[in-house]
Amino acid sequence: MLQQLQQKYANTTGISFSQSDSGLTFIHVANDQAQAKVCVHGGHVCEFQPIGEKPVIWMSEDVVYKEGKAIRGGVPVCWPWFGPHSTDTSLPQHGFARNQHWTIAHIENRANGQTLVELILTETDSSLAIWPHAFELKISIVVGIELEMNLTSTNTGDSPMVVGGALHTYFVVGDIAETEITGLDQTVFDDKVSSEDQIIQKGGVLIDQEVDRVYLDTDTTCVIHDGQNDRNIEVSKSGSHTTVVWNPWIEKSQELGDFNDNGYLTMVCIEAVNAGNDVYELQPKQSCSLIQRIKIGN
Ligand SMILES: O=P(O)(O)OC[C@H]1O[C@H](O)[C@H](O)[C@@H](O)[C@@H]1O
Repeated sequence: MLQQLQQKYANTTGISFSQSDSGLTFIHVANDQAQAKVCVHGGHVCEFQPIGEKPVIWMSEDVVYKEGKAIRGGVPVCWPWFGPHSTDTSLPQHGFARNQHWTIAHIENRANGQTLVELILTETDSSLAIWPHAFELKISIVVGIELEMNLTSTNTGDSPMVVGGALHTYFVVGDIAETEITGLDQTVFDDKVSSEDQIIQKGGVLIDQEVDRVYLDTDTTCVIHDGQNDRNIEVSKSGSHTTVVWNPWIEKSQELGDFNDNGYLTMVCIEAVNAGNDVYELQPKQSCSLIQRIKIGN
């Protein structure tokens, strides 16, 4: 498998491949603007680092790369639903796409110096058993000064299907105590920690306890002000009117087996989400796109 990929892309500059001990395949991208690492399992961006910058994407020190298991860190693709399934909680949290093998559809160096990596997932016997729809899910990952991830869902079946999900990005920060997230002032959110709904955000988001908030009716750009690293990370999106901010804090970090105990001190998730009423009903042959863009700001 690895050898075949290496041969196929031998002439594509800056592309190489590796495998985890458990056999998952990684695509490594290195161009003049940035470097990135993508895991084929889950269609999952694991690393993104513009040249001259520190890493932007957080990955758990206790990550487990294993077939059928979601990767803790990076950018999990939650699909076709976000969080628990709305009617059947025995179904996997955040859908099934992050637990499946995807295929490499296309890798290309663009004239402007960016690299495009496209991965595809289609229905399988196991997906049909829990979600009875034929589909094509494509993630187009553009690696440049900015990282763009475009998740396109297409209904390839003959009945309507409802699509939700998320680009559930884990960001690195120097010290959570010196971090503020702006862009959500005056936005209404549901608080999944206290179970209180319809709270209005006042000012920036500071994290000094477990935070799991679903911000509603918002498509604004969020900025992570990382005081320790003296940098801002800009997170913009389209195709989503729901933004989730998550940090598991002390106890939950300890509970999650693949999350290093002190990991909560150096990460925050800003997630471009389709959930609740903010989902798509796709008719046969229809598509929708969820896009998140990430760059180091001023
Ligand atoms: O542990 P996972 O299934 O990857 O979910 C991690 C987190 O994802 C989102 O941020 C949800 O809002 C949280 O409630 C959940 O804990």
